[in-house]
Amino acid sequence: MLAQDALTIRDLPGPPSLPVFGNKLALAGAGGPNRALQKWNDRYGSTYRLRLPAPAVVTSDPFLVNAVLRQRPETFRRSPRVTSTLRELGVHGVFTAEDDEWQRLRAIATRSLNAAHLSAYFGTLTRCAERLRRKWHAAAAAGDRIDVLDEMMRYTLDVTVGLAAGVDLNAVENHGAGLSQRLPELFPEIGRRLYAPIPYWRFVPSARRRRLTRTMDELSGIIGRHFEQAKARVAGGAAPSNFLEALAVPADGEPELTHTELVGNVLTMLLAGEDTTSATAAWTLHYLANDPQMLHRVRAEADNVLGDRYVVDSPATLRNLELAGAAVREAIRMRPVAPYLAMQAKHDVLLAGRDNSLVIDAGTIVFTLISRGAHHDEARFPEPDRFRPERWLGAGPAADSVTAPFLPFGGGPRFCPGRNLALVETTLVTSMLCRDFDLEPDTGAGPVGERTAFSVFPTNLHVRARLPEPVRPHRL
Ligand code: HEM
Repeated sequence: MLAQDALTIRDLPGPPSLPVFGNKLALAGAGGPNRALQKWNDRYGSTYRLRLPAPAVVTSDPFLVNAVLRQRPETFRRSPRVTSTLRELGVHGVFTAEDDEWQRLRAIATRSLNAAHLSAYFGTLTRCAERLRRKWHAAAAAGDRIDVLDEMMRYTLDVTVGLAAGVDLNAVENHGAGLSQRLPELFPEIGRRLYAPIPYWRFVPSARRRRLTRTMDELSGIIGRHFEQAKARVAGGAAPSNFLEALAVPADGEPELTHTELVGNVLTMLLAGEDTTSATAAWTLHYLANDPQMLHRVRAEADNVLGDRYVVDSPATLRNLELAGAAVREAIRMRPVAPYLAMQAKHDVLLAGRDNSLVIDAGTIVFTLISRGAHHDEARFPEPDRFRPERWLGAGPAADSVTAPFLPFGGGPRFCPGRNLALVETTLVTSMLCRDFDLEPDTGAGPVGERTAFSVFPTNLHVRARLPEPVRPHRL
């Protein structure tokens, strides 16, 4: 298509906007940005414009989504709003970096999350999972209601802090006022700041802000101390067993990271790896609690694969938990926790869409809306609104394609480097909990909903865990 036939942002439909704020208030409003973007997608079509108040484009057109994600880092960067919010909080690492800095940090992140390192990380995974298992047994015995998201956050926090910084936080068992309590406050703060119409936190001192500063100072000290130990360990010839140790081995000719860079990169791993993975595990357990037959099948598979072990202890065993892995993939399809990504065009660009080409001016923000499109593609996922893990078994759904890319982990060169770790963590915990417990949804506090912070997570997700009958000795 010739450039003169291409649409510009002025040709696109979009919701009415207010003076000064544009669509900002509606985006931050009741249902949250994810709901708002989807609702407008259904009303205005796969590509529409917003005012924030600067003009922005939202697209679920698979060709445009692919083009934007793939043309990084040359043509698109992450939205400055996202990067400046994170940087202001001290969370500057591979997620927020661009150009040469990104290339360097990306290489370290990819290396530290590769298959060899994942095997070395298994000890941490198993230790954290076993603690969670013990805790759920106590809750089952007491008949307590379990807050699934809170439990999954504690589990993934322990895993991610263990892997990112080599620190055993034990948030699963530790409910005091320490770091394990305060660290999770960082993630919602990012969400609040991202969608706030004005930067109120710069003008209004608050107890929350003081707590956050204390948390960041404490983390900075811990990371510094552990980095010294990490350096000593790898200098002694040990293979890196966590992200800090991987950071302690600079690539040839690379200068060592400064303390600020170090803290920013560890926090990036925490942020990118914790919230997303806990929400995914929680959604998976939600669907299985509502589908007891499937839960029993996941249990039978675990019985078969694990024998008298409680928890998966190696990547090879994990690969045999096909149905548990399929349940996780299906939950990711139905509830992608990063349903849109915000990018900014670095220069004017013409992109070929499915129906039209689109001219994007330099500086324009483009939201790639991945929760519409492939995730609900009837041809590939018949009955898309039903939780059917079996569709992922064997050869699985038809292969990915440019017309319907399935992108829960993003795409192109900035594709999520933690994908495999996330799938390992969630499959391991899903299989372990379904093996030991019948899960009964508990909606006493209200129906299950969703909220958007840095990622989209479930609200009011509670269950009661019961020991299945007859109780077999290995479960006690
Ligand atoms: C189910 C869990 C997860 C989901 C759904 C998820 C999803 C995503 C998405 C959508 C992106 C943006 C990709 C893009 O811009 O194209 C991303 C980036 C990233 N993720 Fe994940 N992620 C998950 C878990 C993890 C874990 C466990 C880690 C590591 C501990 C991790 C580390 C990262 C990093 C470092 C980036 C930035 C990559 C870059 O900018 O080059 N993620 N993730």
